[in-house]
Amino acid sequence: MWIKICGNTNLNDAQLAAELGANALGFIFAESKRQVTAAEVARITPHLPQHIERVGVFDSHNADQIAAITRAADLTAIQLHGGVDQQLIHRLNEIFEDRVKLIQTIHWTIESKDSAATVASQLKEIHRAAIVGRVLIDSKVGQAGGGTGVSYDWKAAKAVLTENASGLSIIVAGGLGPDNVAEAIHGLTPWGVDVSSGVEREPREKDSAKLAAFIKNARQASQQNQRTS
Ligand SMILES: O=C(O)c1ccccc1NCC(=O)[C@H](O)[C@H](O)COP(=O)(O)O
Repeated sequence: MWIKICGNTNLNDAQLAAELGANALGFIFAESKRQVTAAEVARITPHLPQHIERVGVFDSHNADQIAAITRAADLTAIQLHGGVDQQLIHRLNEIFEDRVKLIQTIHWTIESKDSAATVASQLKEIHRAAIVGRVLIDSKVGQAGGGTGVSYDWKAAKAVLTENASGLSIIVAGGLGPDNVAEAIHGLTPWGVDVSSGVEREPREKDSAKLAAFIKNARQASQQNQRTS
């Protein structure tokens, strides 16, 4: 189980998440109360273990801006959070080849009745174009496309994933926390999980007890899935 702790803004939280066994740390360059600058992240990344993925989250930057931030902050992965844009993905693949991993976010809009169909059609598009291997499904609430603390309908999502996610590494995000991450892993059998607000004391500050419980519960649930598969 790949576990990403997102919305990191300081070295202490990032190091703690790494020590507790996270696989990836997210840094948000999109508009957010957790937004960071490349200079801030560049002061954090040299102190992290080499094996941990350092993911930049972007929603409106162009390829050159993303590339400049990725280099300056020494990121190892880019999460595209602003909709599926094949041209942008091609350009980033040209720039980085295989040196930086790409994650495409698809949004499940909470207020929309069409979310299941929209997510299914975007998964099909990504699968057909074979442009990215990792897809993160996050909640959208009103204009907020991340850090919402709101979960989508996992039962409906399971049906969509069973039909459309073959060959893709699916990451579940949106409203996860220590108390429901096991349910999400049992229900959706994702490749990875991702959390931002659910392990915070307040925006920009992680809660060490919630972080530890989230990672422990996710690992346990994943092991239970493996034993029963
Ligand atoms: O977390 C944010 O503040 C955020 C804001 C704008 C775009 C993306 C953002 N986060 C991206 C992520 O990958 C989060 O982990 C994801 O949105 C989950 O958030 P939460 O529901 O708070 O766990």
